[in-house]
Amino acid sequence: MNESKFKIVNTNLKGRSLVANKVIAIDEVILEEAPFVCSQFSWNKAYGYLACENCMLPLETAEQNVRRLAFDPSIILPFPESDPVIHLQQKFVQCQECSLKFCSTECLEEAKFKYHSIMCHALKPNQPFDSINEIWKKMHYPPETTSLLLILRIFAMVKLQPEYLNVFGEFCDRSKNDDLRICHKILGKKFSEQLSNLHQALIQLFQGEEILSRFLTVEGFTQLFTMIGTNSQGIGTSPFANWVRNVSELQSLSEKQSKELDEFIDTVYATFDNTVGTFLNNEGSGLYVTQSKINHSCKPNAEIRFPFSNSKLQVVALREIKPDEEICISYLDECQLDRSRYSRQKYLQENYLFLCDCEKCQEEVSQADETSDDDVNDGDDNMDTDDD
Ligand SMILES: C[S@@+](CC[C@H](N)C(=O)[O-])C[C@H]1O[C@@H](n2cnc3c(N)ncnc32)[C@H](O)[C@@H]1O
Repeated sequence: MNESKFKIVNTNLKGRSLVANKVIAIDEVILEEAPFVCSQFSWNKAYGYLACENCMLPLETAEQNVRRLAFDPSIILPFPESDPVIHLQQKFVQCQECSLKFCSTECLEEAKFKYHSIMCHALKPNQPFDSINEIWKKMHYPPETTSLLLILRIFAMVKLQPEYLNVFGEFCDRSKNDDLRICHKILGKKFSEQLSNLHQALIQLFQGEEILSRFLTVEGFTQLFTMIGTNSQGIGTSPFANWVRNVSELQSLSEKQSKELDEFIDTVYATFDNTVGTFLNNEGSGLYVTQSKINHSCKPNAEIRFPFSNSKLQVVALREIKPDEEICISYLDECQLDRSRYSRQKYLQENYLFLCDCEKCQEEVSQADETSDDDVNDGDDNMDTDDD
């Protein structure tokens, strides 16, 4: 399916781009892809968001999830049969060595083959990977944007199968100055000291690993960081959201039952607002070989979805796409997309190192260069990062 609907072309302005080969209908799946590598965020994991170590499928039932996030062990979820986790639970397994949890024997075997056979022992409390993860957690608080676990996983993959190094050539790279700018953004003001601590810890851990030496120089390490920052895709899975989607499609409910169900769901989300706020999902990030070649537009014609409730993504058309039209997604979330041209461009420039000149930015070219009110009200939290 992936090949025929689009081609990958190279342009001077944007580098590689995905371009439609034929008419793509609204809601049509353009591309389906599993990540080359993915990982849950460190704090997300530490706070008890339970996901398969390999594919991020939720490992809590929707009821367990709601009870945990609402801090209320008495909540009972109606229609438990609409919770996919209940039907998958019997397949969940633990690694015999380290006790980490996986959604199936197949996922555990895939993880062992790709990286887990190396990371297994070293991830135990107070063991080397775990200690580095603790350094990382002190540097990078929620909301998390990237993951050291992803880097550790990449190192383990390359050590196990050096040919994986070739795959990294698939992701777009930047110049040295750009690397430092992005690292600054990810780590905040004291980035140089923090980066150097992390870097030293990694050198100690991987000393003598010739195959990894290119990542262990300061330049190589910042470059890897930047490659991940500009190419990775956020992943979110939620057992409660899956349950909500399934019960919303139940045909057999009376009007009264539907109304009660809607009220129940609204109450749960209102409770979450007071307990965990927006931290509802199992969150992480991944690198996808083909999806990472899709450029940004502030008026995108496609979006990313996670319909399988794991790290396998779909790129879906938001409107009809004509042959030879570029397929674009938005690198900004919905809130950010509503902000001024100036704010959007500033964020994209700082995080993805390009000046956006999409259709929407062109339409708004006469707008004054002003930061959106929302940015100012938020203390510019999400869009401006001089002071992270
Ligand atoms: C995830 S990559 C997208 C694919 C990339 N063009 C490539 O060659 O691999 C993100 C990078 O693509 C470029 N890019 C994405 N959207 C763009 C746009 N609308 N205008 C110019 N460059 C863009 C930027 O260099 C950005 O850092």
